[in-house]
Amino acid sequence: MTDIQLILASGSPRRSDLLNTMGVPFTVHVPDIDESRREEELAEDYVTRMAREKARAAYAELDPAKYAILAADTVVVQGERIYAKPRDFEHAQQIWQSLGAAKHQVMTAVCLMVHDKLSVKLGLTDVEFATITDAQMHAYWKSGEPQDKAGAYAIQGLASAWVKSIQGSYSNVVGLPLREVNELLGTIEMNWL
Ligand SMILES: Cc1cn([C@H]2C[C@H](O)[C@@H](COP(=O)(O)OP(=O)(O)OP(=O)(O)O)O2)c(=O)[nH]c1=O
Repeated sequence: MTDIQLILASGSPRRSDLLNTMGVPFTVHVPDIDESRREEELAEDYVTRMAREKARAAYAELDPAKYAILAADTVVVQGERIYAKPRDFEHAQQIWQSLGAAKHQVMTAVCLMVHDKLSVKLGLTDVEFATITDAQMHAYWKSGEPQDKAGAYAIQGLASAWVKSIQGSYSNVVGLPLREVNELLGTIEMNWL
């Protein structure tokens, strides 16, 4: 598989940064897909479907013989509730009210597509937050950080101050589970370790 080039099918700068740490060369191609969740769709099914659709959309726009395509999708899960990016401040406030002083799970599906074949892996991380006050919610929204993040927070940013505990992969929370990515890249001999 030496002639094949890696494409990251993602507009997320966090995913680019994380993939860079793997030491594998890649270029970015951002696919355009409908990210709406189907009624009753379970979190695992939803993130997996999104990661697959992002990979397929990039595949359809590129020369598939030349590229391996990596795509991912992240949501925050708390019981039956699934949080993607917040629509507005009120929505973010609802999310923070339920995440504050409680535990949730961050789920990222990562998909590698090579020559028509799709492989998917799922990363799961348990996170516990401290209490989030009203004043903190207003200040956090104003910072501009939560707007484009699943669950309306960034663990790599200001929201790190809310983290009481984290169990599992940190990179998975930021948007790309690197152990799983390394395993997928290993199947095409593109892994470093
Ligand atoms: C929970 C959490 C999410 N995020 C980010 C990762 C993702 O960029 C984003 C979740 O939205 P996604 O829809 O998974 O990704 P995206 O729209 O940003 O990028 P693309 O679909 O083009 O790949 O939230 C953080 O940066 N830090 C965090 O702590």
